Amino acid sequence: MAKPISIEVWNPSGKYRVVSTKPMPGTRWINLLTAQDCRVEICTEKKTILSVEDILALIGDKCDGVIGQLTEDWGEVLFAALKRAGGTAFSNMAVGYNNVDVSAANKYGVAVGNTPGVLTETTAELAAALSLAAARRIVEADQFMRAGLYDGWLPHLFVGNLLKGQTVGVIGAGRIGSAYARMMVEGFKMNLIYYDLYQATRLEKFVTAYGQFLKANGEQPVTWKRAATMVDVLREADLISLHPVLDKTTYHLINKDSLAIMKKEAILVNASRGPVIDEAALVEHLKANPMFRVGLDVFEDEPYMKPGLAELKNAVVVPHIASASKWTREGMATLAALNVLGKIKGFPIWSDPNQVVVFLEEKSAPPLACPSIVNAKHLGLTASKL
Ligand SMILES: NC(=O)c1ccc[n+]([C@@H]2O[C@H](COP(=O)([O-])OP(=O)(O)OC[C@H]3O[C@@H](n4cnc5c(N)ncnc54)[C@H](O)[C@@H]3O)[C@@H](O)[C@H]2O)c1
Ligand SMILES: O=C(O)[C@H](O)CO
Repeated sequence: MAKPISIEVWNPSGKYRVVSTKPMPGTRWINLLTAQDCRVEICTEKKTILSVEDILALIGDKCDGVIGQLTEDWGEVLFAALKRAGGTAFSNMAVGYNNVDVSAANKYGVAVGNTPGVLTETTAELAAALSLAAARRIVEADQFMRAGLYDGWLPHLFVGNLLKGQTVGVIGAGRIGSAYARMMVEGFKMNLIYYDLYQATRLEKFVTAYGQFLKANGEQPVTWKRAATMVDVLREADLISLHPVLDKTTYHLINKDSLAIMKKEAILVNASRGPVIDEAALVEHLKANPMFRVGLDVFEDEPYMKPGLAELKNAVVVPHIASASKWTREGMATLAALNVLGKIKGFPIWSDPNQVVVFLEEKSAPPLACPSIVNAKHLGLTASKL
């Protein structure tokens, strides 16, 4: 039996019991739930990652829905418990849901929500920040200054890579990958090569149009190429950013062999999921190739880094903060809450999970719909005509 867990309660007399496994940014999400007769219970336990036992204790005997986090293991045990407690709704406060066993949720008839769109630009911006930090050795240079080692300008001091005119490679050109590609092409006039299972038509049109604009202004036009295989991206790109979902097709996509194909002075950025890279192989590659640099937001065994990574000067590492802007994090909380609320209330599923901004307008009531339920089809939930 797990020990009692500390919780904060809002609207104690609410009819529907909704649990959030963590305090989330902003208050709009709480207000939206309490206004619709929900009793909201927020776990305030001072423990970063809750165990399955902790969450079982939170679900208890009666629970209509849960808002959870990407650090939690949502599988058979929790979905069975939620069903026993009368629950029908779960939402990750994240777009990625590789921590969720969707087949188990299907088995117990639980809707699984996620939070797409609201974090696209914020995450792409962090990937761009890591790209620049790695290319221009910002962290190394900052540490050098703070250590009092700067004793005057030198021709060789912290020489890095120029991005303009080089090739940016994007693996996984979905929402975030495409937004990142646009930033690097437009901002730094890089040429694009991408690999995805699907064609990124809008991205291609954007780069074509921008290339024409540059040409019309007497500048070197940017170009794009859709690679037939990931190997083409690894071989050709000077900077590669990873943005695919994590599943069995992308686990250790970047490994000893793929690293060996990349240019010796290439830059690799990962703001997708840690296990997309074989991190132990990456550490070896970084040690053997000091001019190869990485920018990492995510790690294979979070919160840990593989031995040796922390000591390497050619690695920039940050703690899974890619979606951490105020607007985005408050929006993620709102979307997660509305997914759970919508399922409890029997609202339809929003017709386009890529167009969710209408749910985030502070001044107007959100549509009466679930913004994004990944197993809607399987559960036979109807789509909104709104
Ligand atoms: N670091 C962070 O804080 C952070 C923030 C947001 C999202 N993410 C991660 O980024 C991922 C992408 O988010 P998104 O909103 O862009 O999702 P998305 O679904 O729009 O894009 C994912 C893309 O990956 C492609 N893909 C799938 N399998 C592939 C494969 N084997 N090879 C190449 N491409 C493949 C898909 O076709 C799709 O275009 C999320 O699933 C999440 O894991 C991380
Ligand atoms: O998948 C996600 O949404 C991120 O990892 C956290 O924002």
